[in-house]
Amino acid sequence: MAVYTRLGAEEMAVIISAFDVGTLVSAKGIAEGVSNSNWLIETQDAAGSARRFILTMYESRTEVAELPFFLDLLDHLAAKHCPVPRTMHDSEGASHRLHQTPEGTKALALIEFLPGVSVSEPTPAQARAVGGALAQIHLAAADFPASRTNSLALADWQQLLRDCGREGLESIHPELGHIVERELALLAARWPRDLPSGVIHADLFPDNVLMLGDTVTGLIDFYFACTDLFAYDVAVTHAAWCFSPDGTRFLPALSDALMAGYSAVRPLSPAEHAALPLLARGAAMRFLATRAYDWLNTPADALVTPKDPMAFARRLEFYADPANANIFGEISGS
Ligand SMILES: Nc1ncnc2c1ncn2[C@@H]1O[C@H](COP(=O)(O)OP(=O)(O)OP(=O)(O)O)[C@@H](O)[C@H]1O
Ligand SMILES: N[C@@H](CCO)C(=O)O
Repeated sequence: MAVYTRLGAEEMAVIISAFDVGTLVSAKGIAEGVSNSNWLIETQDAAGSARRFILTMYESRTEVAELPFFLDLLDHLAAKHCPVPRTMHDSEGASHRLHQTPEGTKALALIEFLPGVSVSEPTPAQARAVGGALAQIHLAAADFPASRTNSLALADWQQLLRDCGREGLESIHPELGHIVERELALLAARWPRDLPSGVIHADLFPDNVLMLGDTVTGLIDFYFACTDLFAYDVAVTHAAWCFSPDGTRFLPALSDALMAGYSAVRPLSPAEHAALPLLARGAAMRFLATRAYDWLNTPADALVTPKDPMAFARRLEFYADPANANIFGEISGS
């Protein structure tokens, strides 16, 4: 369920008329997604051609002041032929608009619709393509002028997990308090600071990638994008793609393919490569932290079901096991 705000047909037509995209033909609420309200919009332009867009209304989790970073980034990457949707600007040139709703003023944006589906059982060829697309955005954003601090970095995981409390973590799993304490101490002591950095996606899970066959047609949901280590983004994507969803099975063929796809476009330096095992522990901790917090703080009658934190605790234990130190393969850059 992801339509939190009701918009009537007349109201929707007025919203769409602010953009130079033709007249509204249909607006269908999209079930996927948890943070914002999304609709698939169809219009007809002056020449009679059908056009499709995604209308996003930003709910409480997205800061309006940060929208220019996210939306300008989409335009920058799209202009460099990355598979990301462009933002449709309104007739005054703005990338987002404010709209009055019964719950207060909310921001909205109209984004290009891209074809494709999110795969649930990726193949190595698909993982390879995703690795390549990730490297492509890392390179293409090099001259993007804006930057954004990562709002979910190590200090934020520490705070979220402190808020969960040891008892809270142990109510999820008896071992979790111990695992978190051990790993947070290690990550704080060893987190690298001097690796290449730039704009990263930071949440490139399969549900944020649209594909047709083995081709990436869309990277979406850039609302965690920020300025951080490129290799950390590789580690996030690795944690998201290279395990069974519950984290019980590592999928080596996907791992090899993802790494090969990335390295073919942007070879990792030896220092980045050497840091991957630790960065992967950090990536697993990032999603463990947000999931554990949501698990303990989502009301039972909420519209969304919290995601399982243990799926990332299992990945964390996998990455922390010295027997798995070589899963990132040979150094392929210099
Ligand atoms: N540009 C696009 N082209 C086609 N479909 C899209 C596009 N953007 C979003 N979608 C569809 O809308 C769904 C929800 O989008 P998205 O994942 O951005 O939602 P969200 O609620 O903002 O994010 P999240 O669930 O990660 O918090 C996606 O799963 C996808 O099906
Ligand atoms: N992709 C995240 C949710 C958004 O940060 C997760 O699976 O926990």
